[in-house]
Amino acid sequence: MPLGDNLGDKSDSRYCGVETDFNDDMPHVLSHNINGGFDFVVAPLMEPGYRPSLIDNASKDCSVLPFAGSDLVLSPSQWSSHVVGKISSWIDLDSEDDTLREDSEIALKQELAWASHLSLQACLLPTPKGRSCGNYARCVNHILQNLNNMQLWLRIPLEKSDVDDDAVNGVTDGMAVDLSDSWELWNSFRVLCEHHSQLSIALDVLSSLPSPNSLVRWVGEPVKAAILHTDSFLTNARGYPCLSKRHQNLLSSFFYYSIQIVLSGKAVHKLPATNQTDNSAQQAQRHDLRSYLDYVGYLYQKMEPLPEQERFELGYRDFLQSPLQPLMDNLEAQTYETFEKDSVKYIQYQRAVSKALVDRVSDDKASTTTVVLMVVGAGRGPLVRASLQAAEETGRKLKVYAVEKNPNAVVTLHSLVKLEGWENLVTIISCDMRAWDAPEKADILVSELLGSFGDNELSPECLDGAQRFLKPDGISIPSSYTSFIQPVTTSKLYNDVKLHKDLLHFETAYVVKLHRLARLSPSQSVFTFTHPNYSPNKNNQRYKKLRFEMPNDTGSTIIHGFAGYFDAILYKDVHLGIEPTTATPNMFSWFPIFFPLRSPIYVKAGSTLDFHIWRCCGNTKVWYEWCVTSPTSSPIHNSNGRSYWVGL
Ligand SMILES: C[S@@+](CC[C@H](N)C(=O)[O-])C[C@H]1O[C@@H](n2cnc3c(N)ncnc32)[C@H](O)[C@@H]1O
Repeated sequence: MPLGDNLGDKSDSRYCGVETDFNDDMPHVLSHNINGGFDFVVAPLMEPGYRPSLIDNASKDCSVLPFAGSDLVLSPSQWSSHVVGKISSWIDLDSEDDTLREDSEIALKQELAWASHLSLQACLLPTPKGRSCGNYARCVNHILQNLNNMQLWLRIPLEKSDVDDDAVNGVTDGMAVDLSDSWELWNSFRVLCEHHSQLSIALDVLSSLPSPNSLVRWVGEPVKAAILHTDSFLTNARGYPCLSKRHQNLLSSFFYYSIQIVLSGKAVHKLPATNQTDNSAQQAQRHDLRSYLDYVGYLYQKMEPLPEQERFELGYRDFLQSPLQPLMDNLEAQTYETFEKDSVKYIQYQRAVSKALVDRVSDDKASTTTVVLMVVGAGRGPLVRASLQAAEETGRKLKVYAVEKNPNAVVTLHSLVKLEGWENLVTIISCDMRAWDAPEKADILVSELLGSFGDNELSPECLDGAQRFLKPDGISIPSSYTSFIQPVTTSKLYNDVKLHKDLLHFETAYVVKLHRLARLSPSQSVFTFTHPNYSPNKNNQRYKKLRFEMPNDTGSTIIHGFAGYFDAILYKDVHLGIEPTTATPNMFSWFPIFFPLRSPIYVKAGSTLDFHIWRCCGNTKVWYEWCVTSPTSSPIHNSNGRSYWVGL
C-alpha cells in the first residue's frame, strides 16, 4: 500500500505523490501519473466552479454533484491506495461572508463524505485562510467524530519569520493566531480539535526555509506529507532541477521519518534534450515532472542505509512498552536471550572488572591473592563470564559467587557452570540478595539491575541489601548511576497513550524506542545513586525540581511528556548509558523511558518550563510522581503510586 499510516514503520521506503488539477477523467489522471513514476495522486474530488448556493432549490433534491468521476471509474483498491482527495481550496469556513461560509461548510462535508465513500486513506484540507480558524476547526472536529479510518492532512505552509513575532504582528486579539509562525496556526487548529489522532499535517515546503532550529519541532508533530513545489527547485549546471543544501537535508529527514513527498506545480525547468533518440515525441510522452521526481529519488538513494541494529529495531519505533519488573516478576528466557546478545554491554563490564582487579591486587600479588567477586542478579550468567574473562585477561585469581533470585535462571546457571567447567570457580546461590547470609565478604560486587531511568528497576534497594557482604573497602560495579530527563514533543506517543482512554495510562512510564519526537531542551540530570552507600541516614526517596530553558529561535512548542535516560559509571572512567549526548555506541539493551503528561503544555519560545519529579518509597513498592508548574500547572501525576509502581 503506497499510502497511509502503516508507512510510518518502513523507513526504507520512499513514497512520492503528485498534486494534480481537477480532471473528471480519473482513470487517465491515475494511469498518467502512476506510469510517470508516482505512487499516488493528490487530486481534487469536486469541480472547482461548484458552489452549493449556486444550485437552485428546484434541482437540489435530485442534483448530481460534480465529482471527478463516479466511484466505479477506479477499483476500490485504486481509490484507497493511489488517491488522496484534495478538498476544494476556495473553502473558507471563517469568512465574514455568510454565503461563502455556509457554502464552505456544505462543500467540506460533501467532499469528505464522498472521500469516505471511496475509502480514501487521506484527504488534504486547505490551509486556514485567516488568523482565526475557530469555525473551520469546529466543522472538522464534527467530521472527525464520525470519520472512518481516513486521515485529514491539514495543509500548513512551512514558514516562520526570524524576527520577534509579537513585535511584528502587534498581538491585538488574544484569540488570533500569530501568522509569522505557521506552527501556531497548526497548534491552534489541533487544540480546537482536541488533538484528534486522525488530524495530521501536510507541510507546504516553500523556496525559503525557516531557521533549522524551528524545523526540529515538526518532527514531533504528525506530519504525514511534505508538498514540494517545483519553483522551490534550483537549476544545476546541466539545466536540471536540484535543491539547495538545506532543502536536501530537510528531504533526507523527511525520508528518515517516513514522511511522504508530494510534488506540486508545473515543470519550470526547460530540460536539454538528452540524446538523439530522445526525440520530441518521446519527450512529450515523458511525465513533465519526471526530472523532479528523479531528483527526489536520487536524494533518497544517496542516503546512508540504516545500520543493522536500527533496522532490527524498526518495529519497536515509538511502540509503548511497560517497563520490566525484574525484582517482582521473573524474567523469561527470551528476555535473557535478548540481553545476552548485547556484547557492547558485557565488554564494558569486562573492562570495568579488569580495572578493578588490577587496582585491587598488584601484579606481584596476583598469583597469591584470590579476589572474591559476587555477581548479584546473575541471570543466566553473562556477567559471570565477563568477570572470569577479566580475571584471565589481567592474570588475577577469582572466586565467584553468582546470586540469582529467579529459580528458572538458576537452572541455566547450573548447566552453564558444568558446560564451561567452572565448578571450582563459581558457586551458585539461588536466593534474593537482600536475604542471603553470605559465608564471606566480597572484594567486588558486580550487578546490572538498571532500568531505562537508572534506578527504576530498584537497583538502589537491592544493592543496599547486598552491601552487607561487601568488604568495607570493597568495590561496587556500577559505582553510581544517574537518571536524565528532557521535555519532548511527540504527538504519536501522546495519542497512543490517549487511545487507552483512562487515567492509569497517562500516569505510567513507558519504555519506548523514541523516533518521531522533538527534543526541546538539553537533558538534565535527575537522581544519582552511589554504591556502596554507608551514609547513616540512607534513604532512597528523592525529589528534584528542574528548570528547562526553551530556546529563543525554535518558536513556541508543545510538550507531550518527558524522555528519560540513564548513565552509569561502572568503574572509574568506564561508563555505559543511553543519554543521547553520551550514549554508549551500539548498545541496545535499553530504550529510553517516557513520562507522559495528561494534557500537552504549550510553551512559548524563550520561556522556561518547571518540572518536578519525586521518587517515593513505600513498604512494598517504589514509584515516581511528576508534574509541571510553569508556564502552567499540570496535575501531579501518579499520586501515591495509584497508577504505576515497581514492586519491592
Ligand atoms: C536486568 S537482569 C540482568 C541479568 C544478567 N546479569 C544479564 O546481564 O543478563 C537482572 C537480574 O537480577 C535478578 N535480580 C533482581 N533483583 C534481585 C534480587 N534482589 N536478588 C537476586 N537477584 C535479583 C533478576 O532476576 C534478573 O535475573
